[in-house]
Order: sequence, then structure tokens, then C-alpha cells
Amino acid sequence: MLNKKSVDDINVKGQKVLVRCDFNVPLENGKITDDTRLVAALPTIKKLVSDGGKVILCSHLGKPKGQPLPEMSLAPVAVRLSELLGQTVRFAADRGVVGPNAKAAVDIMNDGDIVLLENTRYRAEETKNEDTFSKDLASLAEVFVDDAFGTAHRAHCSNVGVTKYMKTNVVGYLMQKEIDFLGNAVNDPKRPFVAILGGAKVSSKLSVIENLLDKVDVLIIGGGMSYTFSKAQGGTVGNSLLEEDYCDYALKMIKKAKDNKVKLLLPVDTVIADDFSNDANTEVVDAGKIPDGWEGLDIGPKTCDLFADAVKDAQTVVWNGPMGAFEMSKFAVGTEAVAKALADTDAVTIIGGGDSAAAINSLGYGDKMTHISTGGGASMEFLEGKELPGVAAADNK
Ligand SMILES: Nc1ncnc2c1ncn2[C@@H]1O[C@H](COP(=O)(O)OP(=O)(O)OP(=O)(O)O)[C@@H](O)[C@H]1O
Ligand SMILES: O=C(O)[C@H](O)COP(=O)(O)O
Repeated sequence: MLNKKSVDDINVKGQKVLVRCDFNVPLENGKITDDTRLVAALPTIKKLVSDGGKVILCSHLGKPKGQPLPEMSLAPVAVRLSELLGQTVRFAADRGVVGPNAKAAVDIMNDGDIVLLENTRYRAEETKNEDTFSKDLASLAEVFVDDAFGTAHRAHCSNVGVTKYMKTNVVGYLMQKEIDFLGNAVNDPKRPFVAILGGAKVSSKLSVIENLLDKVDVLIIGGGMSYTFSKAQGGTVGNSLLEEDYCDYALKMIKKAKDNKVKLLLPVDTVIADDFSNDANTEVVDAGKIPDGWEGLDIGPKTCDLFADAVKDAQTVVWNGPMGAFEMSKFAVGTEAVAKALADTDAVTIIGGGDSAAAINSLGYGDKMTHISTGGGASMEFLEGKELPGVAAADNK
């Protein structure tokens, strides 16, 4: 188990604390369209404020590639955070992130004040993890807290480089929670342990499939990626998503499941459509029997029952990737059936971030899950069994 020092192990009264958050939120015309990541960061911020620390927040947003692009400014985040906290979060507008404006804003802080720095990716050094920017960031504070789980798979100045120049590096509550849930699930799961994978491509989940086949009791594969498995076994898949180059890999994984005595469940039927559209004509056919001119866009009703049955007695379930093209209501049925099955089980249910989290929330099952990760890429790398640089950089207990 990972045993990192956390904000509970320190009291920052009177100290300046640099807190790396993941405020990489979706923006439309300057408005935040999903503040989940901001809400998730509140417990750590509140703890440090109640200690009487001077709380300096930082994050990246988007990929400005070293340019101070106004549309990727963190200014809207300061406004929304102030509302959520009921306390002013002063925004340190500064093209250099740690330039004269930021330093001035930090200099006048009182205990319990909060300042938010500008987008760390305005500095070109950030993503290259170069010492110049790491030192600049470290110069602002005495203590470093990393609460940016969503960024933990990156080794950048603001989450990894900076720790070289700080005496105290701890994780925040969000980071701790993500490590506890994902780490426990993968490394010390209550069994039966079931993993459900979906989404578009096999190629984006190769290491996840391999790693999970060493850990789980049951592996369920649905969504677009299942057609490559179907084709590999001699099925016809029409115009469905297919990665021909990965058919051999699919066969290898089927063998690995057998060797490891993992029950591998693939769709037994599929909803096919004559067009990639919510108005398409649809039919249900057996898996591997999709005619030319048609494409599979969701799992079929028998598969919904099969998958729901497989999670019924599970103790731990990890899910990443939708079962079909769920953005169109006609093809969201399978994803919803799986979400409902998870909501109905007593198992610990953990949802990988990104599209899966969006799907669960848009279908209204978000509050029925034990844990929905705030990390997309980061949660995937956790499931791949990789050590995340952002986690590794924090002090051990
Ligand atoms: N049968 C299918 N045909 C076409 N598209 C599909 C099918 N099944 C799933 N998809 C699409 O796959 C996309 C999600 O795939 P992706 O691999 O990105 O999932 P994810 O792992 O949940 O996302 P993230 O990587 O952001 O966590 C969705 O846009 C969905 O519409
Ligand atoms: O949204 C994410 O997955 C994280 O904030 C990381 O962002 P990145 O993929 O731009 O590094």
C-alpha cells in the first residue's frame, strides 16, 4: 500500500503553502461547464485555511504550450472557487505565473488567505520539468501539497520538479482518496473483483487489459473495443469500430484469461445501426454476425443481462469506458444497464474518470457509485499498474 504523508500530518499555521490542484476544467466562452474538479479540491483547501496557512493554489488548464493564451487563463476558476468556498480567492494575474504580480499578491497575504496563480502551462518549462520554473514555484512557499490526482501521471514542474526544492511534500485529501480507492481496488481488492472495460479502442487500453488480467476474477469487455475481439474470433463486424492490427493481441488476451483462470465476458449480442445517428434504423443480432453496411453501436439485451449478472455478487468493481455510443440516447441503453447494475450491487464501485465519469453522471447514477475518479489518464495509468510520478514525489510516512 502507498503510505504518503498527507495534510493530516502537518499544521501549516502562519506558513505559506503551495497547493497543486487539477483545475483543468472544461470552459465554454469563459464559463466553467463542469466544476467537479473544483468541488473535489475544497476539503484540502478548507483544512489548510482552518490551520491558518497562507494558501497559494496553482494548476494547469488546457495546453497553452508556454503561451499566455487568455482563453486558458485560470481567472474564471478563482471566481468559481470564491463562490464555492464563501471566501475570496485572489487571482494573481501574471503572464510569468511567478512574476512580480504573483510575488506581490503573496507578500501581502494574511493567515487564512487564498491566492490562485495563473495557468502553470503559460511557462514553457512546466511540461519539460525544467528547474528554472520549479525553483520559482518553490520560492513562494515553505510547504508543498499535491492534490492534483488528475495530473499525477505527468512529471511536470508544478507537481514533481518543485518537490526537489521543498522540505515538506505531502498529498492532499483528494489525492489520498484516489490512491486509497484505486490502489486498494487494484492491489488488495475484496473478491470477487470484476473489471469492466469499454470505450472506443483496444489500442488505448492494452496495458490496462494486461494488468487487470493478473488481478481480477472477471473481466468484462464491451463497447467499441469488443468488435476487435469478435473479429479476432472469426466473427463479422460490418462497419463497426475495428482495429485489425490488434486481433492477434485480442487472441493473446483471451488465452491469458484462460491461463489465469479469469472469466472473460464478451458481448453475446449487439445493437446494430445502418447509420451513426440517433435516427438510424436498428436491429439486434448475435455478436459476430453483423452484416455489411451495419455497425454495432451498443451491447444487446442478452449482454446487458449477462454483464449485470456478473457484477451481482462482486465485492469490488472497477469500470472504465462506455458500453456503446452513449452520447446518442438510442445507444446509451447498455451503458445505463451496467450503471444500474453497479448501483444495485453492494460492491465497492469505482469509476475511472474521463468519458466514463461523464457517462455515469449524465445518466444520473453518479451518487450511487462509491468513488468516481477525477483523473482520466491518471486513473488509467493506475489501472495499468504504473507508478505515477506525482504520487511518487510526495514524502513517505
Ligand atoms: N460501439 C461503439 N461504436 C462507436 N463508438 C463507441 C462505441 N462504443 C463506445 N464508443 C465511443 O467511445 C467513446 C469513449 O471511448 P474512450 O476509449 O475515450 O472511453 P473512456 O476510456 O471512458 O474515456 P477516457 O479515456 O476519457 O477515460 C465514446 O465517445 C463512445 O461514444
Ligand atoms: O484532464 C486531465 O486528464 C489532466 O488534467 C491532465 O491534462 P493533460 O492531459 O493536458 O496533461
